[in-house]
Formats: sequence, C-alpha cells, structure tokens
Amino acid sequence: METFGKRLAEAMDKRGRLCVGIDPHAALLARWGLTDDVAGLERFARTVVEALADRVAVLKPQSAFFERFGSRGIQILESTIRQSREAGALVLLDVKRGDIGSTMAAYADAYLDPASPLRADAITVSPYLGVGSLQPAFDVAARHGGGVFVLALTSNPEGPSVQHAVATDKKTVAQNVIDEISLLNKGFEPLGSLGLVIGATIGETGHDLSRVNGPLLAPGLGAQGATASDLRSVFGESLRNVLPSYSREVLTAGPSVAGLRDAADRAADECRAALG
Ligand SMILES: O=C(O)c1cc(=O)[nH]c(=O)n1[C@@H]1O[C@H](COP(=O)(O)O)[C@@H](O)[C@H]1O
Repeated sequence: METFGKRLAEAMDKRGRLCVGIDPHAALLARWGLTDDVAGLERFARTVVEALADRVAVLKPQSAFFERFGSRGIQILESTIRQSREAGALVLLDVKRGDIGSTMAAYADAYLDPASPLRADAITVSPYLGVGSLQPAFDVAARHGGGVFVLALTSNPEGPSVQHAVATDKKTVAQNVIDEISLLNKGFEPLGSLGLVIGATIGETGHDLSRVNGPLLAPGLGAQGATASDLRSVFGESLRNVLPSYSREVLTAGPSVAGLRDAADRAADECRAALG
C-alpha cells in the first residue's frame, strides 16, 4: 500500500501544486443563484467536483458547511468525497478534530477507514490537547495509507495568542507541534504523510520548518488577503513542500464550470511562478 505522502507527491507532480476548498457558504450559494438548502448544497458541490476533480491535486471539502444541513448534508459530503476520489483528486477533509486519544481513534475511523462512507485521503486535526493525543489518528492513517494535517500556525489573526506562546522548554507552542511532527515524518521518502497547516497570511515568524519532511498546507490565499508572492517569506527554504490552498477566491468564479476551471488555472499559475 502506498503512503499518503507518496500519493500526494505524485499528485502534485502530475497535476500541479494546488488544493481547492469546497466551502459552500450561504453567501456563495446565493451568489451562484442557489437556494440555501440541501438541493443548493448538492448542486454547488456537484459543480465544483465536475469542474475540478479531474484536474487539481487536492480538493478540501469543509465539513461544517455540509454538517449545517444535518444528516442529508452529511450524505452530500459522502458523495462529494466519493466522486472527487473517483475522478482522481485526493480528498483532504477539513474537519479540524482533536480529542483525547481513545475518542480520536473513533474520529480517525470515521474519516480514514476504507470501510467508512466518509472515508477521505486525509483530514485536518487540532493539536491543542497535545500532539500525543493525536497518535491514534496517526496510527489509523498509517494503517490505511491516509494523511493527517496538524494545525501549527493558522491563518486567522487570533492564532498567535496561543501558537506563539512560549512553553516551559522556551520554544513556542507552534514550534513544539512542528518539531513533534518532524520527528514522526523522519526518513519517509519522498514525503511523510503527516502535514502541517501554516497560513499564508502569517508573514515571517521565525519558526523553523526545515525538518518537517511533510506537506505544508497553506490556506489564507485570496479571500483572507495573502497572495502567492507571500509564500516565499512565510516558507523560506521549505517552499518545496508547500501545498497552496484557495477556497472563495476560486469558488466565486462559479457556477460556470469553465469559470471555475479558469480561476483554478490562474491560482495554479500564480503559485507555480511563486514556488519555482
Ligand atoms: O485547515 C484549514 O484548511 C484552514 C486553516 C487555517 O489556518 N485557515 C483556514 O482558513 N483554513 C480553512 O481554509 C479555508 C479558507 O477559505 P478561504 O478564505 O475562502 O480561501 C476555510 O475552509 C478555512 O476553514
């Protein structure tokens, strides 16, 4: 079985380095002329999958926008994941889970076990119950060739109050998260299967990413104000592992399939130029 790190490296080589979020905000449904209900959600998600699943490396459905509609929304999430994977995209399910170890194992089974209807290729998780509490998710992911992206330095302005806090070992909380994940990714070729989430909005923070040996998801591009040219100052020498991620910037180009493809192509071109 191939690891997620290997599958992601291959997808980025073949399809280019781009992740597009599927975030069906109420405002976007309205902008697309869709109703704010399950039918609108389904049309939105189907359109994004039709436009992009056969060309971008990674699609990232944001679970909250599906959960908003209860069990019928979850059914649409299940089919969105399945159809995206069938069309060849890797699916990173953005659920930002994080709990004590035994509960974390159940979350991981829900999202990474091939027997689950919600099975994705990778998920986002929050490390603020301690990186060690996420170990069951890392184990489930490894067993099934899945990936886990751990929040480290998030794109929102509130993040630094926690993430830049200095721990008893004199390192920041974020640097401890980065170092623990670096250790777990050590030795994997071409890339470890544990990623970090580092917002493209954060500027130069002095955090050391040089030993991560895993993918660095960079949200915050477009709607939150960061541009592809900011990637260099945020990631420095670690640019080669960056996976840029856009949601609204691309999604506002819908509902036209051609419009979505053009917007994704534009984002990919800008990132290619910035990442080298
Ligand atoms: O994990 C994420 O994807 C994430 C982490 C982070 O630090 N910042 C962040 O914006 N995100 C997600 O990335 C998406 C950003 O959407 P746009 O601002 O529309 O591009 C949303 O789904 C956020 O939940």
